[in-house]
Amino acid sequence: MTIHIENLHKKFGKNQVLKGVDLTITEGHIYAILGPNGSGKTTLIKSILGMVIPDKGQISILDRPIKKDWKYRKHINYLPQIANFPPNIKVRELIHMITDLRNSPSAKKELIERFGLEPFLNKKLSTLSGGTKQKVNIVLTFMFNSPLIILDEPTTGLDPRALIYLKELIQAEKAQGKTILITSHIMQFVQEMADEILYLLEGEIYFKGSIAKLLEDTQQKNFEHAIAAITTTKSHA
Ligand SMILES: Nc1ncnc2c1ncn2[C@@H]1O[C@H](COP(=O)(O)OP(=O)(O)OP(=O)(O)O)[C@@H](O)[C@H]1O
Repeated sequence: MTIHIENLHKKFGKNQVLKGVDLTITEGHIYAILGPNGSGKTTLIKSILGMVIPDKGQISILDRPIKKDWKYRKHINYLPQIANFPPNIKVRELIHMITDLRNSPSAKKELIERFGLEPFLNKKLSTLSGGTKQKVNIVLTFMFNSPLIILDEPTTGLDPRALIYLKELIQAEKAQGKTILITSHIMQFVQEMADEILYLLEGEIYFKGSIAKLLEDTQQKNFEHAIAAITTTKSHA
């Protein structure tokens, strides 16, 4: 699913967060949206989702502007950074509820097994550990088949085994030609997963390109150092 973003602006009060983001996202690739805390990564993602309304600029998905047309949203699977689950319902009830709402086939059984969630199905969400809540969040995101997958800090709280499963899931989706956007502060994860780095700085895309290009541009020996050094090299968007 191709996304075109043109001259996107967004401010909250006096805080001008996005100052003219131009971006094309093509299908079959994994993009990592990086940038310092508060640089606008979540704001950009939420603009694509229609959860934040931009002040200026345009977003088109499959060549259609998303303004006033919310139907495109059923083609997106979104993993929020902080899942606000209703505390008093059980894991099983939540999964059923979401399956009913989406009314499309789901791979919930395999995912529940994969992430070892069977023992938690009858527990209330408020009683789960942070990592277990994140596993539920992941099941809810990946159980439907959508061409665009947006993951905001997907690794938060996961143990090593769950992290491996998550990486396998993401690669399997990519192999099916899906478009995947990820934000993460875990550079090793980004390095393993991303085809393309999008680095947001001061409201604009400051760098767009492969990890190899980033290493070349910054003349650093590894990815983590390259990201840390990115702001001292000139813009390459
Ligand atoms: N609904 C809102 N109302 C007011 N300010 C907001 C709102 N949402 C975001 N902001 C502000 O916009 C800026 C960018 O926030 P955003 O969450 O997009 O950053 P981020 O790059 O995702 O940060 P992080 O790496 O910390 O997750 C921050 O200064 C934040 O306080």
